[in-house]
Amino acid sequence: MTTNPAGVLADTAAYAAAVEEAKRAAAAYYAADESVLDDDAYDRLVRGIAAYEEEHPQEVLDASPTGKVAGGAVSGDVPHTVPMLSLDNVFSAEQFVTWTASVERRIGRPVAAWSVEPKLDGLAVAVRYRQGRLDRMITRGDGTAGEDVSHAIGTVLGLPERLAAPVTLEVRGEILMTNEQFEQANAVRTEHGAAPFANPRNGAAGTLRAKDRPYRVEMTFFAYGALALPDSGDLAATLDALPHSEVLEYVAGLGVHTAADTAVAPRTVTSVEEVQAGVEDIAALRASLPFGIDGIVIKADLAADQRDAGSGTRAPRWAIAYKLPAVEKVTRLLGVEWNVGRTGIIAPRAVLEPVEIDGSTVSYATLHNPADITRRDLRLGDHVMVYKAGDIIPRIEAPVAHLRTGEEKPVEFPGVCPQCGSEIDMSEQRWRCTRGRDCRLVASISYAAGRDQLDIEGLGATRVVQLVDAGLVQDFADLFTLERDRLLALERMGETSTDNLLAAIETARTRPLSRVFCALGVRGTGRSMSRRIARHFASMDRIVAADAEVLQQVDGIGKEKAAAVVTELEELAPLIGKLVAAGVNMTEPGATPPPEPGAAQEGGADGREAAGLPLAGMTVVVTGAMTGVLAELSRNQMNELIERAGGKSSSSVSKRTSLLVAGEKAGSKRTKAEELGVRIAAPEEFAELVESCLALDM
Ligand SMILES: NC(=O)c1ccc[n+]([C@@H]2O[C@H](COP(=O)([O-])OP(=O)(O)OC[C@H]3O[C@@H](n4cnc5c(N)ncnc54)[C@H](O)[C@@H]3O)[C@@H](O)[C@H]2O)c1
Ligand SMILES: [Zn+2]
Repeated sequence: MTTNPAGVLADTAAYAAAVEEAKRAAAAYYAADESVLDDDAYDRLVRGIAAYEEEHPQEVLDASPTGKVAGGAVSGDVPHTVPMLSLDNVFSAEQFVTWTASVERRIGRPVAAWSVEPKLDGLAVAVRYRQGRLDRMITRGDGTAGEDVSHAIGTVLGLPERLAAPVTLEVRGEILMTNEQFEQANAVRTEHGAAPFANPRNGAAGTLRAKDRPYRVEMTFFAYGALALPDSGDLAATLDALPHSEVLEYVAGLGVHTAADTAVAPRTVTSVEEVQAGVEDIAALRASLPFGIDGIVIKADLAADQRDAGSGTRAPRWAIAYKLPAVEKVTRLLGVEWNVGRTGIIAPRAVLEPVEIDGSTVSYATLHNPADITRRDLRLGDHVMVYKAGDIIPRIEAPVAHLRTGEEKPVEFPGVCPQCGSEIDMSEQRWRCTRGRDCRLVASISYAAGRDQLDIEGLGATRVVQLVDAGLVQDFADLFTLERDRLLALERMGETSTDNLLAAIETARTRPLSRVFCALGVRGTGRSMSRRIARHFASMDRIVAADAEVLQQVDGIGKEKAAAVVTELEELAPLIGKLVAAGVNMTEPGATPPPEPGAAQEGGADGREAAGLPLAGMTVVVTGAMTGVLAELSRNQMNELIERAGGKSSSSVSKRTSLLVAGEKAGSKRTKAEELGVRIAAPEEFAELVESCLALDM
């Protein structure tokens, strides 16, 4: 597991600056403000400070966070009967072994048993029960006194109003938000126009402190200890003598929630090896837990061992936190994407410089809504704190403002729906395309009618909107059954434009399969992939009949993509059926279908068909403006032509390029081809070469 080396502080000034920075970070952290450092960085800073103080004991500043609970950043006015301490940390198996040795040296015997339990990532509270009734809840504060947060009592699961027995005692434990409570809290908060919480710990801290909110947010309590109060009576002696593990059982028996009912229930073991195995088990389960943990706590289980080990000012000597890697990291905000959901909600998504967090690479994070970007004052190029834990969608906490260089750029907000071009309804926090659910429909029909797909002239976005609004089309197959009278009844549709549109649709009915397939908009199958699929299978029937394994025979389709395409095609079956019924062409001219399974044949589909074609085995790049018979062809149509002639189309010149078709104003590609000695042909020369394949076009 990780080691986390301390930064070395060079001199008094560096030491003072580090103390100042730690103080600021701790104040922000405990006051539920947004963090300015991630936990790894904070821990490194404090260890650097501690190392310096050890070397220079006479220079220790009063403001130093070392030896203090909560780094000295918080306080309170309700005294604790017994100090509520923090925990010391280890970051590796070696450090842990060193620590156990020091405990055993101190008590003069081996530790009899260890408790291994999750380090719950929330806030410590002390909860006082009097005669079995929930009386008071207090935060840890500075360890000697905390804040009264009894106002939050009704919102915390796991703390019954009444215990199973009329006893007086103090239960100590962690209040946190489970992942579900966290998502729920943020949904409620954004509905009320409040900023979403940055992470569950932050959410729990803010919620515990807040009074008089117009909404209720739920949290969960996990007990990890209990002690007697002055009027506990006989219970005091019992609690004093019980091993930690049995105290937890006792508390659970009274009805208070513990981690016993989770996948990481506390366990009691006797050897250091077993502790290590427990640490690894809990670490492995971390990502799948429904709540956050930031480490594993290991405690000497027996009361006698704890007593003999004793406590320091900041932490007990009989317990240690084995820290896990932080789930917050600083990275950079590279861009913001605007995605339109099924219901027309336009949601911003942050594009990040990929960062490793807790074993997975994070490249995107949620940004909730546009107001949130403004509220957080996020700018492109900013360093941002990113939080990712378990199944929580990665999220941006805040820009790290002191890392700004002045080069950061404002985030641009879309003026119209990025999917269909309609107006955006900005009246709510969450923006929505005014077309709502029809947005996707408009976008998909416009795409299908586009130049590189069915190429239906006269069917631009506005006209598509008109057809959708009039209820004439539910998908693009409906285009092929449009009735002249219904079209004429539409606004701005005269006889000429109606007939032109119908003629263009008629032409579209005969487009090659590659175009029709592309029009389906299957994710990951753009123009060139659609052509490859169409040429490989030659007919829609065969494409649809192909399973994931067969699909992988197509160049560029891997396992994952094959499976995704199969699934999407299943969903598209009704649409394909409608297209077939409407008489739309479903074959690829010039392509031969692959052999039936079982019939052995040499080579792949490409080799099979290409043999004898003018560009067989060639990789061809096109650049510059085409002239002559090729003048009217789009780049996509040029590529289609190359592939029909048995070649491979490519967009960049390399050593493997066989031919560059260079038209007018050819630039850098031509220069590169010359350098590499790649054969260059003018459009007219190329047209002659592929003459036999030209006729089939369009
Ligand atoms: N990012 C920042 O700017 C910043 C600033 C200050 C502190 N911090 C983080 O906070 C840590 C220090 O915080 P801390 O002093 O609150 O202590 P801590 O979180 O390191 O450990 C002590 C706390 O662990 C909790 N805990 C959870 N499960 C427990 C269990 N099973 N048994 C006992 N205790 C359990 C208790 O609340 C206890 O008070 C630092 O290591 C750092 O990571 C970060
Ligand atoms: Zn839209």
